[in-house]
Amino acid sequence: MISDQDRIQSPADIILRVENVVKAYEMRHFSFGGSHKTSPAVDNVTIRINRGEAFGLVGGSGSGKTTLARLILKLERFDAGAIHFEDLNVGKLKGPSLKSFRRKIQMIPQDPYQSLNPYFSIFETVAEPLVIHRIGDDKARRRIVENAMVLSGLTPAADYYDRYPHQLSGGQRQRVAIARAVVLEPQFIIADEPTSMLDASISIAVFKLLHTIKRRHNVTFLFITHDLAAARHFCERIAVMHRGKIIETGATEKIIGNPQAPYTKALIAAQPRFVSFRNIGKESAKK
Ligand SMILES: Nc1ncnc2c1ncn2[C@@H]1O[C@H](COP(=O)(O)OP(=O)(O)OP(=O)(O)O)[C@@H](O)[C@H]1O
Repeated sequence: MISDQDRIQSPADIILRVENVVKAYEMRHFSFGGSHKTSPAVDNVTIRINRGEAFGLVGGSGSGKTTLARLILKLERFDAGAIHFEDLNVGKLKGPSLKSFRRKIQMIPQDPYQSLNPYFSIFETVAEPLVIHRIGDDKARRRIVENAMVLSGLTPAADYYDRYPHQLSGGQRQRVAIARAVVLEPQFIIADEPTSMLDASISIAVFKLLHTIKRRHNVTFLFITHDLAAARHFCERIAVMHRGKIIETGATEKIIGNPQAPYTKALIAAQPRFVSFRNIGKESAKK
């Protein structure tokens, strides 16, 4: 159930609006017993993401990318600004409306080694969101889990059900994390450096999978990366983030072909792998 104050008017083609959002962390000084706010991790950030697109958030370590993702997911509170997902005012969501928001937006985490509960079997891992959201009976859950696992390239799904994360490779674990993210059929997925812990050939397979999910299910992606080559291959538009601020936003090819900010120019100059991912999207589109 969504209350009136959670609703705003939004154009149908924009799924997410982040407006002038600020987040600074509190630093405690145990020796003095006091605290102070650090300079903002997210500093007056505004981005708009269109329905069905892959939008890249590109920046170096510590630029504020993960913090922004956590604010969008309402895992943390922001200090100022506003975030709207469709017609929902994310900052004001609570109770049932927060729960319903959490069905629509999912995250694929960075580290497939740490993100899965070692005590949950693969079936339990992928089924857990269905249990939390009380979707389906046992039989229906088996069917939904199987579909999510097949979509994520874990076939035959039944071969994986009773295994545990430590019995899988890094690439298989990341597929489990992806199956878990898609099992609720979200409209929006935040993928936070989903391939940074994987070797190149497995990364390419995971990118193909993300392409397939985007194309077949019209899922909108916020793709977080420090790797411009990966963003170039996957994202229609990108925002470059540096020290908490968005310093450049636009069509990916336009920014890479004609960067304006010195930081973007330096990021491009530092990329060794601009060629390797180039044709993946085209290849997977043919399949
Ligand atoms: N819980 C926290 N408490 C205090 N400071 C934090 C916290 N989380 C992040 N920060 C700080 O906020 C800044 C942005 O961090 P964030 O993790 O968002 O960057 P990032 O761009 O995702 O980096 P990386 O690519 O290395 O993951 C950093 O200076 C970081 O130290």
